[in-house]
Amino acid sequence: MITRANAYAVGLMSGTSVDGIDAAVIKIHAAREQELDVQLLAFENTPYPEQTRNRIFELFDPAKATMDKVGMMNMWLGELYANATYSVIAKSGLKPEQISVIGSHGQTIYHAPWDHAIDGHTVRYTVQIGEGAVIANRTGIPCVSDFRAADMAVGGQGAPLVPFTDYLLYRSDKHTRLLQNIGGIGNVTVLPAGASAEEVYAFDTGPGNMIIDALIAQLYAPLTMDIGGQIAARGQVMDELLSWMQQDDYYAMPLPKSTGRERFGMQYTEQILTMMREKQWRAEDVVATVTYEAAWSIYDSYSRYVAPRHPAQQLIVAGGGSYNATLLGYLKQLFLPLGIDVLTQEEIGGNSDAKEAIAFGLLGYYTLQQLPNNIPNVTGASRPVVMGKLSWPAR
Ligand SMILES: Nc1ncnc2c1ncn2[C@@H]1O[C@H](COP(=O)(O)OP(=O)(O)OP(=O)(O)O)[C@@H](O)[C@H]1O
Ligand SMILES: CC(=O)N[C@H]1[C@@H]2OC[C@@H](O2)[C@@H](O)[C@@H]1O[C@H](C)C(=O)O
Repeated sequence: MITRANAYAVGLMSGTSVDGIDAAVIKIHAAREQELDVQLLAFENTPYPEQTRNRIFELFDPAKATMDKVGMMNMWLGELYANATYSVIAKSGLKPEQISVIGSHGQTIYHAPWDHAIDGHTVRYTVQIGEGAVIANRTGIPCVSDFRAADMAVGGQGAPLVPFTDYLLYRSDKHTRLLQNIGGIGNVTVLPAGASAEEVYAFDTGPGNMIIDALIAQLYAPLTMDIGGQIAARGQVMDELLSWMQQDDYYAMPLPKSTGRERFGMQYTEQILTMMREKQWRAEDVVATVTYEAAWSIYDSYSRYVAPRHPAQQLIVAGGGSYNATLLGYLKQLFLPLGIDVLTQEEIGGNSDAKEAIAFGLLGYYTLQQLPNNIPNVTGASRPVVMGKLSWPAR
């Protein structure tokens, strides 16, 4: 735990939606032990250039992700992340030399947290790119990157990592809170009332916007997302498609668990599109059903893994999915009868877009201080570790 601090950090997040770079400048203030105050000074989202976005999508297919392409993109993303850092620091009114550290998540191109057999042994792996050495040398600021590998090295899933900062920033003595992120993938942090860090648990709930976005790109190009959930609002949820989706074996998998594009990516969406063509379903009904599924997977996760142990009072939603009014409506429909308030980050004075970038700024600061920043109970790691690799700028 940080005992005394007054520092600035930059957090960079590029999520599974591949919509670009979220950059935050934060002020970290720790007056006393256990009392951490983090203030957001500036936030900026820089969309990836279209060509870059398309190239990243190519890398999700291991057959196309050749060494040269991955190597080149690793360095190029480093350049883009450094530009985003400069820009957000300028917006904050600070100077780069005032920033202690950059915490950069990078872009996940492959996440395989299950055991893979190799030469009589097993390994797990995850690949995040966006070279920290480039970021550090362009900006002159130490940069922590590649956070997930250390947790995997001690047997963890390497995800989710944000629960560590959720615990620091959102725990309550009175309420049991569910901190739900709806990005490409959905993930929840459960903060039981008055819990210690060891009692926090978290996991990926299933697909968030990933399938919605993929369907919209196929059916409503040039749109890339269902803005405000307007298309879903015009459709009807279809039982046949819904029950097909609900049968995916991810939902019943035991904790800890995490997932990604390897399960809910393009191949999955292609299966839905094939059924749609064969059965002549209406596009808006398919979008409505997939949107409902995102809400249902959150509700199902809560009912299966959380409610029996920790009945909650609040579901606080963040991530781009919180701007989808139809999705939020479905969540309210499912959670309000359980006596659980559904709130957005904005409604509690936060920022849905900035939350993960803030988290990686803070995680980076812990790494710089050589303080452990994973939660073994969340990731399944055998012990706490200091995550991330630190790149130093030339003096
Ligand atoms: N105004 C909006 N209306 C509807 N959906 C939106 C809106 N804004 C963002 N989204 C959705 O949110 C997605 C981006 O969310 P976010 O940036 O939280 O995801 P991410 O960080 O890339 O993913 P992850 O958290 O899984 O790594 C977009 O791809 C889109 O589907
Ligand atoms: C491997 C990877 O990039 N996982 C992401 C993804 O997006 C949401 C969910 O799946 C979560 O597990 C994680 O990100 C957040 C930032 C986390 O680690 O907490």
